[in-house]
Amino acid sequence: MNYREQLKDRQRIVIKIGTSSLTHPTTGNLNLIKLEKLIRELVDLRNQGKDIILVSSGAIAVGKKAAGLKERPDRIAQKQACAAIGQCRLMMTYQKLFGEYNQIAAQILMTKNTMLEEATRVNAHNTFQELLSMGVIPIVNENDTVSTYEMQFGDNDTLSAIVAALVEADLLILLSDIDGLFTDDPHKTSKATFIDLVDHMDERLMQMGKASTGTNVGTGGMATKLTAARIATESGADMVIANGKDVHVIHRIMEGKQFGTLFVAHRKEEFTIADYVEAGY
Ligand SMILES: Nc1ncnc2c1ncn2[C@@H]1O[C@H](COP(=O)(O)OP(=O)(O)O)[C@@H](O)[C@H]1O
Ligand SMILES: N[C@@H](CCC(=O)OP(=O)(O)O)C(=O)O
Repeated sequence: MNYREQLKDRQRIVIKIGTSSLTHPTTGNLNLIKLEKLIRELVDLRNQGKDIILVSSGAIAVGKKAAGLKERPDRIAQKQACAAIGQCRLMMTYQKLFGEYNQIAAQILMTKNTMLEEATRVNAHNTFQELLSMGVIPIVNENDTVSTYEMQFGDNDTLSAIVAALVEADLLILLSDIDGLFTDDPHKTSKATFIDLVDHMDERLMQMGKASTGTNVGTGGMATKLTAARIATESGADMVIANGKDVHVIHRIMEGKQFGTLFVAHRKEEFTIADYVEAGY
């Protein structure tokens, strides 16, 4: 069986969706049709008996819209205020859409501190376990409203890999605005070629995302996705970066089809979450 075929058997899956995939590029408003399709994909995986965790960005963008701000907020307090407004709006939308399929969802907001301190890390782990055993889909985001600059993950790519490690997931899917990893940023150079499979991560590969800063609504770019790939694969999870413009890509990946870039898991025996969080990536 090849690496792609093996994805069919993955049982505990973390799926991360970025702001650029959740919103209309022209207005910044939520793309409700896409969200509906996403929820259908996730509930269908639940119906197949898989454990699903959604890591969703979008709180700041949704809050910015609701508050009527014209520019993307740059002051920390302003971002935190937008996140406070946007997070509950976002959850309201998720609750409504999951409710249509009788699927219970739950909200988990975390900071770096949650992961660094053993007591809170164990608590978070136990809560995830309990929710998953109840058949619930946890929806995770950074607790932007309280996390200070020093204690921020800052991007949900890294956060989703840490969550995958915490819940011992066997697959992480990052939905982005691009088909996967290229040898260089394809928005900047036409010479960039697509990489379908990464079965070994080295320094040369990590450099491929270094020049990137991401889109004007997202925060991560490719660098944080490669950091996420290192964390996920070393914790024992495969990771796929795929284009979220058509969220049906999720079931295609799960059918073993050739979509996105697949990073193959190589579990490191000495992997401990706190070390990876502490290292600051
Ligand atoms: N080597 C690379 N391969 C693919 N994309 C890259 C690379 N380097 C930089 N990028 C940029 O990273 C962007 C994706 O990151 P980001 O804007 O954070 O998306 P999202 O918010 O959807 O996660 C791409 O649109 C691309 O311009
Ligand atoms: N926690 C922030 C998103 C941070 C983030 O990583 O955003 P993105 O690059 O769109 O995945 C929010 O909900 O707005």
